[in-house]
Amino acid sequence: MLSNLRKFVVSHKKIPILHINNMCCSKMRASLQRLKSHVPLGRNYSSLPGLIGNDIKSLHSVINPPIAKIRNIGIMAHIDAGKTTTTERILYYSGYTRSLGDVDDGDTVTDFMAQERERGITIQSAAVTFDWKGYRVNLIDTPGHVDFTLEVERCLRVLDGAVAVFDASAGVEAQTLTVWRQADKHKIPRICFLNKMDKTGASFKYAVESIREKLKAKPLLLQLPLGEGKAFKGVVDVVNKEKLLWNPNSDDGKDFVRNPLLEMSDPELLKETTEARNALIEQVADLDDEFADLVLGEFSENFDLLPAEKLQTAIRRVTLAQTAVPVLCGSALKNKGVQPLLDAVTVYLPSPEERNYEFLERISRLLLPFADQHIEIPSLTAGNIALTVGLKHTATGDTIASSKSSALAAARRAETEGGKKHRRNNEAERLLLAGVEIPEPVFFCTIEPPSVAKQPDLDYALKCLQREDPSLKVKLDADSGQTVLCGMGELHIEIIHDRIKREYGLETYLGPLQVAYRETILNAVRATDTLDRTLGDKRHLVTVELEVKPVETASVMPVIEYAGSVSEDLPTASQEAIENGIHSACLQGPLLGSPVQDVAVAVHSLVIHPGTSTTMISACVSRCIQKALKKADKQVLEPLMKLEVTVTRDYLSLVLADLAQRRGTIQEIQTRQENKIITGFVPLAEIMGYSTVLRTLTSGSATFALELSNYEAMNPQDQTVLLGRRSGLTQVL
Ligand SMILES: Nc1nc2c(ncn2[C@@H]2O[C@H](COP(=O)(O)OP(=O)(O)OP(=O)(O)O)[C@@H](O)[C@H]2O)c(=O)[nH]1
Repeated sequence: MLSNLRKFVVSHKKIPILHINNMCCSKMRASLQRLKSHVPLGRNYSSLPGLIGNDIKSLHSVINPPIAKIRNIGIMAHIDAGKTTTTERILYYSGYTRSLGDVDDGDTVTDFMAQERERGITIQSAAVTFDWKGYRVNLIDTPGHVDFTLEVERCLRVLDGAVAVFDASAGVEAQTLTVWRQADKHKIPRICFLNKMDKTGASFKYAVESIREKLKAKPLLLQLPLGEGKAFKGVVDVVNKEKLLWNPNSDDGKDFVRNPLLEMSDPELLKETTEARNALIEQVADLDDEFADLVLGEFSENFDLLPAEKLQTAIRRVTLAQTAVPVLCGSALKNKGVQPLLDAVTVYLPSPEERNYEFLERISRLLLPFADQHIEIPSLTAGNIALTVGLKHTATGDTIASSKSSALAAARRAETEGGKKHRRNNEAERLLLAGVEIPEPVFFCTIEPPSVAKQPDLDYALKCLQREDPSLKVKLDADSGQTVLCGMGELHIEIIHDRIKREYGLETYLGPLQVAYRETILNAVRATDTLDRTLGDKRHLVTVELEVKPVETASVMPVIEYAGSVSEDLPTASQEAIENGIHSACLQGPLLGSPVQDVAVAVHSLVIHPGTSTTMISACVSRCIQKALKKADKQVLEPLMKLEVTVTRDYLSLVLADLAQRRGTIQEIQTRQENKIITGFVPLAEIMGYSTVLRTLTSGSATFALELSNYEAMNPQDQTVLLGRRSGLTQVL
């Protein structure tokens, strides 16, 4: 039943309400094994926030903070920008941990999966809860690698705010754009944190400019850096005109001083900060009428008299309205700038009641997450994030409602409101949690259990993994009977393989990784077919005439048209049967057995003998389409990847030469500090194993990001080579 409730949420204002979502089950599987132990092993943790022993009274206050004091936030960024390091500092300064974890040492709290610690990257989102200056912060660290985009999206859709972390020497990078767009889609207010200010080449100005230009966002500079690169020693708080300096002898960054900027001691810096503050005030006044009235009325003569709190309140309003983003800076690794970032989270990001989601749910067992540790809790108020266990039929992307009737009521309400088109966006859609957009997998490979007897165990493991991660698709190859894994990238499939071994104890074998191609046709073709079969004493007879033609939709869903004579009096069941036949025929094209895209099907005539089953109608239509597709001029479409390579000048020509050999086309080469940024397009088939190649070519100094751009027609020579190779491979399979 629950899986049917995908789109429904229920709102109820009076009853204490609980916000539960499947997102919270991230890492659930792995964590369940550790559920018994609440005492973290290995790391030195403080007690859980506000918790004195296991006293249930203190627990109650821990789990029921006033809703206005709750912040549900995510940390998002391009790979390696420093999300996990920043999270570690946050946990340390909030008192959640007693020692600083290090990504490079593999002992961070949120990267607790074995693969994450080994590779130093985040794969799954992890939730942690801590307190900061009277606020309860539920924080989720999300992955930066493009293979795990879905993981980011499933978190974003239930978060109230986010911190976007940037590498200050690189500014906006490829994956930053993707996560930024996702946050736009889910209307998440954001704060930007320009991390790595200590790194050689770090540039506050450059990073801010890239936010303005590439993200088309309006940055509000709430801080200025004191020094850059090796000289970075602190920040200036523009709103309060204060200087924050970290004690160079403190090895954990806890020790810092906040002093007002004075004419006597810092004339230049004071002048610069006053100019920045005035610019900030003007910028906010431009975006917020209420603030503009205040500034123009009382403070137009002297902005210095404007109290910091008034400016903060207005900054908060524009942040929540998403008309601008506050920008802060620091160095998580060097322990500078993280405490003010936490202050900004509490001051500028919204509480759950300032967002439009309202939920009601009652569940038998609730757990509060602390990365891979949990404590069981009796209840939860609105706006919190919790885990629940034992849901057998839910998958990532579902919204859980309290009962079928309440979900149906919400659905009815949504439908009614949906009918009134002009109100649709602001009323009905507000009730629904946006669904997770599941990207199309671009790679596939076969997977085999160690023995036939273990196939059910493998099926079970894959079923569980798929519920957690819908971007993983599992198919059965009808010809070979083998199980086929389809995923987002090489790393994605590798991690799934590894998890099956570690979490389900199954040593499986992967076939060679293959690219998911598509097919299309180049000309319109007509075909007719008749199916005449007698089963028992019943005759099934269908004759169909149809035309398959190319259209530009960039979709594997065929456009379906009916001639007037066909659509007249066509029973719904027959229409469904025709459409099932069309869809199933388009799943396997005649060239490679890949999905067919960019086609329209026009049904010109259809004669159905009375008593013919719908299955026979589908079979006849499907066969007729396959006949037409075979007759048409055909074309293989291959996934074309958008590629961004960051490389030092010395290796630029080597990388370009290598890309030319990979059928790559270069779009532009930009200069960013000491680096060159190459952007272009490369067919996915040519870029397998590129991380190893690039590492070898550039002695490990270059980085790259890949993202599916579109499916493109292969040129005739490449297509012939591929078809030749595939026919050989098909026999092997
Ligand atoms: N110089 C410098 N290096 C940093 C800073 N913060 C993080 N790093 C380093 O950058 C690398 C990546 O840091 P992470 O914290 O794992 O980055 P991430 O964004 O969580 O990475 P993914 O989760 O894999 O996307 C590590 O080697 C860190 O030590 C910083 O402020 N300055």
